Amino acid sequence: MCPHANGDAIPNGKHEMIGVENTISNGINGHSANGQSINGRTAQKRNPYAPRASDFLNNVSNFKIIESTLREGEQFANAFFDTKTKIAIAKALDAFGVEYLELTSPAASEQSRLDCEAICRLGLKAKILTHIRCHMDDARIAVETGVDGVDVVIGTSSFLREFSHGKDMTYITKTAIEVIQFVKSKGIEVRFSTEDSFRSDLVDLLSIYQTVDKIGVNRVGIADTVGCANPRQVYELIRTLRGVVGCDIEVHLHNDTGMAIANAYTALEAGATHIDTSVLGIGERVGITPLGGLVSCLYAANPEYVKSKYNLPMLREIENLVAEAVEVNVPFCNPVTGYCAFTHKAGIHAKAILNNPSTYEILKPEDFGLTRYVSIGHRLTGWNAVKSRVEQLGLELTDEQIKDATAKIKELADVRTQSMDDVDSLLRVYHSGIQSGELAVGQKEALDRLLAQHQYPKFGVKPMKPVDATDI
Ligand SMILES: CC(=O)SCCNC(=O)CCNC(=O)[C@H](O)C(C)(C)COP(=O)(O)OP(=O)(O)OC[C@H]1O[C@@H](n2cnc3c(N)ncnc32)[C@H](O)[C@@H]1OP(=O)(O)O
Ligand SMILES: O=C(O)CCC(=O)C(=O)O
Ligand SMILES: [Zn+2]
Repeated sequence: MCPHANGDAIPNGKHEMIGVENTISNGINGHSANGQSINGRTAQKRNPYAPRASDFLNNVSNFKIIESTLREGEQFANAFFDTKTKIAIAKALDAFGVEYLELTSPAASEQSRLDCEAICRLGLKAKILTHIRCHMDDARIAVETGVDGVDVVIGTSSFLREFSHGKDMTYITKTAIEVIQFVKSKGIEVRFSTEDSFRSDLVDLLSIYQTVDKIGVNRVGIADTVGCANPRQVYELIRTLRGVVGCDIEVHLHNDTGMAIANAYTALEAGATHIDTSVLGIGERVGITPLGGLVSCLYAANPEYVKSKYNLPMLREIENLVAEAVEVNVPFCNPVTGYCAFTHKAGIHAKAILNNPSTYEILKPEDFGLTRYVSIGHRLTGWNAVKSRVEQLGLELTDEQIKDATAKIKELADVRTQSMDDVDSLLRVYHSGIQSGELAVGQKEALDRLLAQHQYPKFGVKPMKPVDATDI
């Protein structure tokens, strides 16, 4: 759903409330869904997707990103980042504009500690965090690295209490207090998070968050460690937590069932303030909320806000940097940077896109430093798309002639996809045939003869990339 579908402006995270209660008009308030009067009450036009009273919690246009490629991302099966690569990634993410960088625990290895110190010395605009177990040994090492803050985590689900660290809630709470007070005493930020929050007891969760909030933790974190949560569950938990603590709320969402972006969006709607991401979503198993996907989703909600915070044209370069470092390809269906993210193919789409790109695009490629393409050389093409290519080539053909040439493109494309060079060559042959009088509309044999003379088609390779496309 696009909150701006009705053109409403949403000022910095806080929706203007319309009327007293913007319920979906299903008759509850005496109005039918289309706003007609029922029960003798005055008719009122209602948009069922309009902001509601509860939207005062909404932080969709007021959030910070904690970029964890250099922590969660290092937990991706293929990841090995040497110091140079870590620094390149840190600098690129900083230039993109993320507010925080989260780094691997300095307790993990000697090189991890040295790398953490090196990144702290870069003097980046982004705040540098490191991520540790809820243990004084780790905390003592972390505070010596020069970080701006420490993210502390411990599992609270029965699975992790029994099979990971073996500690009960009393011990966890006592240690959390000790670690938080210690980090705070060093004058840096501290966040406390429960691992596997969605399989933890709600009373345990709220009680420990309330305790750490009272002692002045900067943020609490909710983690969907196993990727089991759905948006409704995320909304309910974050909204409940919002009513219990005064500090900021971070969410860390794994993508095992493909919910990570939707869950992050919903978390912001419920009042979360910080979202964890990694480039391309890399992390344990299938990873977490991807930076690019999250930014696309939030851009769709409020383009101006997202453009003002982040250097969107850098996204492709950052994804390529990380993809190369961990030896994966950027997925073809990746938001924004997937190779066909801005390629339009079917004739109906192509016509509308050529008239107004907003017809089939919610993201503007130019805002991400990219270009849109209209693919022409296939059997789903239409004469409007072909006409735009004819005009780009500077050929003069009537609409009737273009429709005739389009029929030939479709006939050939029924056998195999035509490259842009194929299409251009056909259009040029068609045009010169018309000019010389050797061809008229509907003369299929004459056209075939002319094409054969020009050895058409010249290119036989089916394109894997949108090379059969036209830049518009
Ligand atoms: C869900 C997440 O992604 S959390 C972040 C995961 N990150 C990492 O694991 C960082 C990389 N990890 C490492 O380098 C190592 O695991 C270290 C240095 C942290 C610990 O190594 P080791 O001491 O050899 O222990 P090992 O990894 O085998 O087991 C984890 C230990 O931490 C304890 N532990 C696990 N989670 C926590 C926690 N959140 N808080 C405190 N202790 C914890 C376990 O009980 C276990 O303790 P044990 O030594 O008494 O058995
Ligand atoms: O520290 C956190 O909030 C999250 C830790 C983590 O990576 C997870 O639980 O998946
Ligand atoms: Zn994680």
